[in-house]
Amino acid sequence: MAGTGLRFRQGAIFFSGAHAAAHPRTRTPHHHCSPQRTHDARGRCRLTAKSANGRPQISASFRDVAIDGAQSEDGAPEQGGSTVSITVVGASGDLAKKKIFPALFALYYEDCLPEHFTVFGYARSKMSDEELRNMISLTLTCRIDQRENCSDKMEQFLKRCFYQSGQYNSEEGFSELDRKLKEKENGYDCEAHANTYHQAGKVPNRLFYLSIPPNIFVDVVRSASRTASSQDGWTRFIVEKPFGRDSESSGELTRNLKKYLAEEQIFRIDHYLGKELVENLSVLRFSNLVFEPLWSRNYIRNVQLIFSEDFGTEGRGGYFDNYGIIRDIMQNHLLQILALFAMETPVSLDAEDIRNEKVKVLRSMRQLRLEDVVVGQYKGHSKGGKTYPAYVDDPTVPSGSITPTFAAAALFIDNARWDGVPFLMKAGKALHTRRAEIRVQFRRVPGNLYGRRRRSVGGGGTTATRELEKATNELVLRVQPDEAIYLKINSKVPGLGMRLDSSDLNLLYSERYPAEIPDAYERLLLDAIEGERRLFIRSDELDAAWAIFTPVLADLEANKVAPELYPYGSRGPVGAHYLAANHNVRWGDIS
Ligand SMILES: NC(=O)C1=CN([C@@H]2O[C@H](COP(=O)(O)OP(=O)(O)OC[C@H]3O[C@@H](n4cnc5c(N)ncnc54)[C@H](OP(=O)(O)O)[C@@H]3O)[C@@H](O)[C@H]2O)C=CC1
Ligand SMILES: O=C1O[C@H](COP(=O)(O)O)[C@@H](O)[C@H](O)[C@H]1O
Repeated sequence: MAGTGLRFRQGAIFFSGAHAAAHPRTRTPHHHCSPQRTHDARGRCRLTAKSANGRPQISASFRDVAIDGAQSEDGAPEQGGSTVSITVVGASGDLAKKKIFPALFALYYEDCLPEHFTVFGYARSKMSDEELRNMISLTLTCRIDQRENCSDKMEQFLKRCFYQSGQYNSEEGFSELDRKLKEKENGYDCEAHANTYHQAGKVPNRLFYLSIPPNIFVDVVRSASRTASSQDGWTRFIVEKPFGRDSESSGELTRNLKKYLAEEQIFRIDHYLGKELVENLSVLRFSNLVFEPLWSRNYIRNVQLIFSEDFGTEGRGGYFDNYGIIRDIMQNHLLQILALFAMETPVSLDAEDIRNEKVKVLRSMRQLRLEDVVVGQYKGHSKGGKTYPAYVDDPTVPSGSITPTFAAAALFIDNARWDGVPFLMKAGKALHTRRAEIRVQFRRVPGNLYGRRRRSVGGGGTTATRELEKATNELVLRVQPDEAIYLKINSKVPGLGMRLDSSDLNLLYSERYPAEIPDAYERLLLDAIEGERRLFIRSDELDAAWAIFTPVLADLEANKVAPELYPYGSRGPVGAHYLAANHNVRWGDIS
């Protein structure tokens, strides 16, 4: 296949833990050309080896699983009658190439897609099927630990990819897509067996991924739902952010989408919810007795949600300038993490139970005030003979733009658990590092036994203990890069003296789980295919999220608040430190 380059990436395949094993799922029946695919207790796919009697055995790759002892289902290949077509609308775009097609291939490679699946690209650009395949092939990668048959798998996958060009508001375009989808749904060339399956009678299911600018979401939904919906199966739409610019526009978007779709058909994606560490947040809280009793204002002094990127808007300035960092990162990614962090224990792990708890937290939050926000924008900078551009140097950004590329904010949850605890957020582009993390700073130890001035054997002890007086325990969940959960504790330095040291109890994923961590888009695409809504945003959650940020966004714009400039590659504006200090907090990523 032209352009099919083999590339490998670091990492591992799906694994399942107690949380996953316990999670009840509604599943779409799957078929597969190969009879060697089963599902774990959560419905996740995995490869199995066949035993002598032809029944699948648990695969070696699954050995880490199931601390609760959950075993696989019987494993006989599932029978059922459905096909799934996944149409990526905006297939020529950045996100489609960078994330969506590679995630679909990874799912295919892992045997996670239903047997009878087809992938379509739809966009205005003129392209043949072959050209789409060539384009996609440039960004497909294989897992580093599973390179066998990778190029074969790529070829098989690409043969299942097709393209339809059309306008986004054109019913003709989507009717033509519908015609081609039916063709594939009614007769399927199963590459694995070089065989033709006739699928008449199979239920056709359709998933549309709207990977397009938000101003055309409704056009696409109108045209596609009218002319390319499945007649007998389900039709679902994954909608990319941004979901509006404020409460009003978000409400309008939801109302318009709901003219054509039921809420159950709308999958509002926030890819941070698909990240491994964010998934693990609830497991950490609700399946470890040691944490949950501490999870309140009684023990937690503040919580910090930090996002930074070491690159600027580079090519996305046109989109970004209309939104800014608060809408791009805080109102969705960081707020979603906050909601999962702070919610009460859900009744069950069902999507509605979890989302109900998230909504309650969001609705308990205070509206953000202007005095609790600091905004910044990166400026040009030269270092080591290299010049880094200012945000306003981006040709797609209007000159004189005051759109923030950095923001810090102090948020509060007015409920019994979190009363008075500052939740600090910080997000910025063109900073010194790429990182996303949650930092939980605990209260100081009462009584201060080791902080008292005392004679120490071996010397030096007094100074060290005074330093530690300031330190508190800190729990850090590093979402990316180098996923890790670590707890900063005070411990005694070995020796005859009594010197204390702050050190880490560290769960570094790359050491504990050497296999590659799936990309967030893989998890979310699979969930959408399976009808699992837990990691997608419900409309009342969205309303509650916008209610927190809309007033301050309006104030920033009405008052034309000038952002504090910070050099590209720096740690951001100093204003962020003053904001934290106002709330008696020190940023954990700085100290
Ligand atoms: N890129 C990213 O990293 C991320 C993107 N997103 C969101 O995903 C969606 C897609 O993002 P991305 O791929 O970057 O977007 P692009 O700007 O690359 O647009 C996707 C496709 O939409 C079509 N298009 C672009 N502009 C217009 C326009 N003004 N009118 C009509 N069609 C247009 C183009 O296809 P053609 O001309 O062929 O029709 C283009 O290839 C957006 O909603 C974005 O906010 C979310 C998270 C991250
Ligand atoms: O949604 C977005 O996320 C990306 C960052 O995603 P990550 O998974 O690479 O951390 C950000 O660059 C982009 O501006 C924003 O729209």
